[in-house]
Amino acid sequence: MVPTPITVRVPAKVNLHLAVGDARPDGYHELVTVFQALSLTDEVTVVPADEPTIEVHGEGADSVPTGPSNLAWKAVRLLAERSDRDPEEPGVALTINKGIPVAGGMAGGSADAAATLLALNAVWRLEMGRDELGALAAELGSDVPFSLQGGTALGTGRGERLVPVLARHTFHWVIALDKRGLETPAVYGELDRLRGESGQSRVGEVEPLLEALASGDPRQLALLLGNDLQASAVSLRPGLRRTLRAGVQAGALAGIVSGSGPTCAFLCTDGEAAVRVAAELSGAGVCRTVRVAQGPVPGARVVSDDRADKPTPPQVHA
Ligand SMILES: C[C@@](CO)(OP(=O)(O)O)[C@H](O)COP(=O)(O)OP(=O)(O)OC[C@H]1O[C@@H](n2ccc(N)nc2=O)[C@H](O)[C@@H]1O
Ligand SMILES: Nc1ncnc2c1ncn2[C@@H]1O[C@H](COP(=O)(O)OP(=O)(O)O)[C@@H](O)[C@H]1O
Repeated sequence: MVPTPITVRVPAKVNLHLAVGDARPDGYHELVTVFQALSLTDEVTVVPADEPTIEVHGEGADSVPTGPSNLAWKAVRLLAERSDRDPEEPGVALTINKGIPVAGGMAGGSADAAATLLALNAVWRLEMGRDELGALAAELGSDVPFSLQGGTALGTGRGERLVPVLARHTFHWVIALDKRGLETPAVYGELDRLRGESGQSRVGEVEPLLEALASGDPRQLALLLGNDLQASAVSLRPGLRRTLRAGVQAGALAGIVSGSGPTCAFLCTDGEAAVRVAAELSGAGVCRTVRVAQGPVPGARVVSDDRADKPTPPQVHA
């Protein structure tokens, strides 16, 4: 019998609010963050195979490791161990199709790890619930549980403790991709350095942003977007200041660095405004590529049966 492949689609995220506390003894920072899942997606296909392999295609595939350091492969090993299989001979092959920018602050690696857990749960018929998979996800990385859950959520701890948040209506975003990525630990390290030097200002309380999400008014939300890592991402990549300015000049309500960057996310009034902003921003020559996206969207989900109706995200090339 030909083995049946399982394909999982999984979204990127943007942090609408990212308050970073001080570094903890374990090296992580205590966070209060609001994640939103966006319609930029990766797809991970898992198929039973004698030879364990991993293939990566699509957006930035060249800079994604295809060995044991791939976060999706770490997910295979972890789930193999926990289900009494040999992590060296897990008997599966992975194919990752990247639509999420690599090292862009949009949790692409985390997304692939979350997708792999969900796909393997089906391939190996483990019947683990979302809570059990969520606990494994947290072992793989701080952002992995959110990639599994999707929607809009308040994250605390390292970002792995999640509570869903009410977000009325769909928000429309323009995403500006940079030429090269930024490494998350370097951006946290730069924040510690800047705070030691000059005591960087911190984003305020999260409650007003939660109210804006519940109201569904993008103008209200735009005033409240905030990211403590933005200053350090801009310090490491000064050109981002120009990108952020250009998005607002192009008509976005507000722009923000996505997580640890360097991707910038611009909130727009509606879908038509987003297409206009994307076109103008792509002509401004401040970034590599521009995408239009919406949020919130669901977290990782099996799509083996509905590939035919996969939406093609609008793309504008700079
Ligand atoms: C900044 C954020 C915002 O959502 O995402 P990205 O923008 O990178 O996608 C996250 O905090 C990234 O989460 P994730 O990429 O899963 O990080 P992990 O693998 O758990 O940790 C990588 C490294 O980031 C730093 N780290 C991460 C999370 C945290 N709360 N404090 C930290 O200091 C640590 O240096 C850690 O060694
Ligand atoms: N499946 C994967 N997809 C993307 N990057 C991966 C993956 N596995 C490991 N990586 C590595 O993880 C690093 C962070 O990438 P990514 O998760 O896309 O960005 P970020 O942490 O900024 O959200 C990159 O340096 C990349 O080489």
